[in-house]
Amino acid sequence: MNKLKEAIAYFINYLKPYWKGLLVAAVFVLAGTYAQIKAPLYLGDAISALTKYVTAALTPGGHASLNDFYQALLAMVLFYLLSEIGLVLSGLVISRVSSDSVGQMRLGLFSNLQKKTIRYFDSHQDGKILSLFTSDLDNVFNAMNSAVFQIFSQGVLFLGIIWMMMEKSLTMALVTMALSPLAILVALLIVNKARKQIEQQQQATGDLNGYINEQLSGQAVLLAEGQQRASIDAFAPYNDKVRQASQKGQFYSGLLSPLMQGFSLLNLAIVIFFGSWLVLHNGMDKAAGLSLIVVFVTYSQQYFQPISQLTAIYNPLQLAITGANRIRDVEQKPNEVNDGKKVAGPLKDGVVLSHVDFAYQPERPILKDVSIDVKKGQMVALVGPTGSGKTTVMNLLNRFYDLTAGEITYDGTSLADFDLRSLRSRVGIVLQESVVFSKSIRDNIAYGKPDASQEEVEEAAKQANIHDFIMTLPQGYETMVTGADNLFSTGQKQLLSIARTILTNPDLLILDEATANVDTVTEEKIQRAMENVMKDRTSFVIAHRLKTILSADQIVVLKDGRVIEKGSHDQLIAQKGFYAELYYNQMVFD
Ligand SMILES: Nc1ncnc2c1ncn2[C@@H]1O[C@H](COP(=O)(O)OP(=O)(O)OP(=O)(O)O)[C@@H](O)[C@H]1O
Repeated sequence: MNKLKEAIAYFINYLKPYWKGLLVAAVFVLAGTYAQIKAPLYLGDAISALTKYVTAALTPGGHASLNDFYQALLAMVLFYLLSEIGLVLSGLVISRVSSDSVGQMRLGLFSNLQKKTIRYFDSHQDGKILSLFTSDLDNVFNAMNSAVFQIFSQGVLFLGIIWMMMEKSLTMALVTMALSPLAILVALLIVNKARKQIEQQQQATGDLNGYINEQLSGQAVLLAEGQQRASIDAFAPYNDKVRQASQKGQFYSGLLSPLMQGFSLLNLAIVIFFGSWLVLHNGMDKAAGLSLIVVFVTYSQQYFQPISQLTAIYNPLQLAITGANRIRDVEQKPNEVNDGKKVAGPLKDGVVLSHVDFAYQPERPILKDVSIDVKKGQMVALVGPTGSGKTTVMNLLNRFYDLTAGEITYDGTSLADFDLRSLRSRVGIVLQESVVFSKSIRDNIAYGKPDASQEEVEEAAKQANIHDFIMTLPQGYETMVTGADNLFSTGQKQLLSIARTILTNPDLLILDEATANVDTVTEEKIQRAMENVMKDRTSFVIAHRLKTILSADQIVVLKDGRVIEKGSHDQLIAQKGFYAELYYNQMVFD
């Protein structure tokens, strides 16, 4: 119930700005429905007029005229026309309101995601986040566009028909409605069955997507190991589950309409039977009796339409509520806290980590009592076995996460006291897995400084040793980088990323050396690019190369989240400890 309330609150929030459109739609719906339930009365009048005409025509000396008949028939056609116009117009307004408000929801969701902490992205897979924008928002749109409209129009129609029938004849109204409790019960049972199948289908589709995703991302290994046949064989059960669930779902959903049709026909017979009985036994005037039967025949058919429509929208509505709750859940997850007010200026003294403890999950401490003191202009090389916490130290320097204990200071001020934007503008990061965006090479380099001049961009590219490569491309800096073509190798992506960092001129540099897939020529280029970017800067480098480590002012050796050794290369070799062992075994440099 809480989920329903939250979903409603979410919808209301986004529909509020469109209240005028909704009001117009409501007026059209009311007018259209009024015309729709009024029209059968004119049909009744027409039948009555026709009966009177026939009786008069058969009576010798009777005065017969078809005027009343024509008038009633014309009124009926006009009212049906009005009802169609009202419903079409309201449908148009509603679809405009829903696409506009879903557009706002999409924007709101994207803006919300931009405010989330890194922790949020750690614990939510990309595919799941993406499905918020695709299937969840689609479900919300479908519900707003059709379900909300249906609830309103069919609800009004349902109540309107009941009201009209009661006005016309209470007994006949009760006869017409007699079957409805049974029809509603059957419809709800079927809808419930279909819902369970839809849920199973969604679950099975999620598993299938997960399998496809894994197989495609591991395509190279799959081909290398000759596992195509096995991969196709393992696909079959996932596919089967989706097929079975969707077949059953379709079976139940498909039952609803013919069953309601059946109820409606049965009702028709009941109405005609009781109508005739009532007319014959009450000694009703022939014309009035015939008119009554025709009116109720029409109402009895109209009456089942909202029942089947309203039950059929139950499932899309459920999907939309689930979708809205998932989207709302993003809003409720914590945003990055930016309560620091200080503006970070150019680095004067240095950066100090003192007694830092940190855990991604409370029960699993990662960094324990880490202390590192870096003076302005120094280079620290972080070395250590895989999983020892090197990247984690880098993450904390940029305040991607808050510490569990201890403090990191920038010129003596705790990182938590700085305004995040101002702090991050002083810090430059080059990741091992460099990111390129679907933009031109120029815009990729100028990502952190969009107003940079072409000369500045080229100068940064030159320092990063990537300018010559860019110039070999026919469109040079204007070449578009798209995810699909592998324009850059891993090493070249890192050079591009170094150029991007050079351009922002950071005070503190965080660098994760690329190790994978780098040929010796590119490695040499990266080495020189790193030297250029580190010159006169304070830097933390996760170092894998001998050259970087040897030229470091300080080497910090991490093991299991603790600093176990600290000092210059010579000092650490002299200590004959872990580093010396690593060094002699050449493990650091592979
Ligand atoms: N986002 C995260 N959420 C939870 N645990 C994490 C996260 N990132 C890293 N860890 C865990 O923290 C530990 C240290 O990881 P970290 O990436 O800092 O090591 P590393 O020394 O950089 O390793 P490598 O040399 O392999 O890159 C690992 O056990 C890892 O599983």
